[in-house]
Amino acid sequence: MSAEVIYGNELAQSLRDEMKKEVTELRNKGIIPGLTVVLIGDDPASKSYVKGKQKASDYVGVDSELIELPDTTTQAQLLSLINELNEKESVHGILVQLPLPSHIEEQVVIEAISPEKDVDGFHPINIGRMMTGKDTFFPCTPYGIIQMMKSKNISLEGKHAVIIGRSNIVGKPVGQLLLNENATVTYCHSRTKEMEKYIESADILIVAVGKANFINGGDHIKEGAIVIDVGVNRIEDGSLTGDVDFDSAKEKASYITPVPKGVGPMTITMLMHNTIKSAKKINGLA
Ligand SMILES: Nc1nc(=O)c2c([nH]1)NC[C@@H]1CN(c3ccc(C(=O)N[C@@H](CCC(=O)O)C(=O)O)cc3)C=[N+]21
Repeated sequence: MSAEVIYGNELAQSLRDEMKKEVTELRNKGIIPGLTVVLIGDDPASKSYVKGKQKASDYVGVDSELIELPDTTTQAQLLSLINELNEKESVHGILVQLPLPSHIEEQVVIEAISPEKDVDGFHPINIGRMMTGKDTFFPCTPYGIIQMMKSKNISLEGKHAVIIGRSNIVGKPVGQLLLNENATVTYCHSRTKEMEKYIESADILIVAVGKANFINGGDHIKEGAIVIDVGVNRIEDGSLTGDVDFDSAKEKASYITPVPKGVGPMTITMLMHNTIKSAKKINGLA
């Protein structure tokens, strides 16, 4: 088999076109969706992601403000900035780019953001809402992954979804969303024994490990599986590569996502979705 490639950039483009229309209508009603991105330090990867967010905001018509702070910023300074943004009426979404410098506690910062402006979907209130099957801000990468499969009319019900990686921002929440879609979910991680046994039984394989070529040779991928590559690994030559060796996995899978042009552009698109949703909600429209 040779898999059909799910291009996240193409789906992202068509969704952004729809959002652009919606934002035009909102603006005609005097509602201007506003996103503030806070970037601490000058990590080049973070800068590049943030640029992608600015570009998407400009395209769909979200007012986006970038606040860049030095890596000497204290936790107290960041918390006081978040408080201001929580109160600021023109701001519907607040995103603090992760990772943060080691002297700042990520979880404290995440919990300081108003759940009603938490467009990343990282606040425990929103995670709890997601876990109990409520509509809320879903974390952007997991939500984008679900949208990619839905765009191909892939049924998730009863499928065995195997997730490799258990981060709070990807692995754990994507499992939760898949469970909400009636998939059977298995989490694998660095302490899992005989991981290949789980991989072999996966109808949907989601790889969010952060290691280039973590899945190599396509050996244990089930024939016809759906392979979602969440890796964003910058390799020596400066190019971006996923966690999955694409060419070999493509021979086994029925659908596969590439890196770049896969999950990444969808992550940013779901951030736009959440920001627009927040603007509507705050203005009593949703
Ligand atoms: N609070 C917070 N929220 C995040 O959503 C968040 C974060 N922190 N920290 C870092 C990760 C990573 N992330 C990506 C977003 C887009 C691409 C993306 O668009 N990638 C393009 C290529 C970009 C390039 O070439 O540099 C692609 O895959 O085609 C990648 C990675 C969001 N993150």
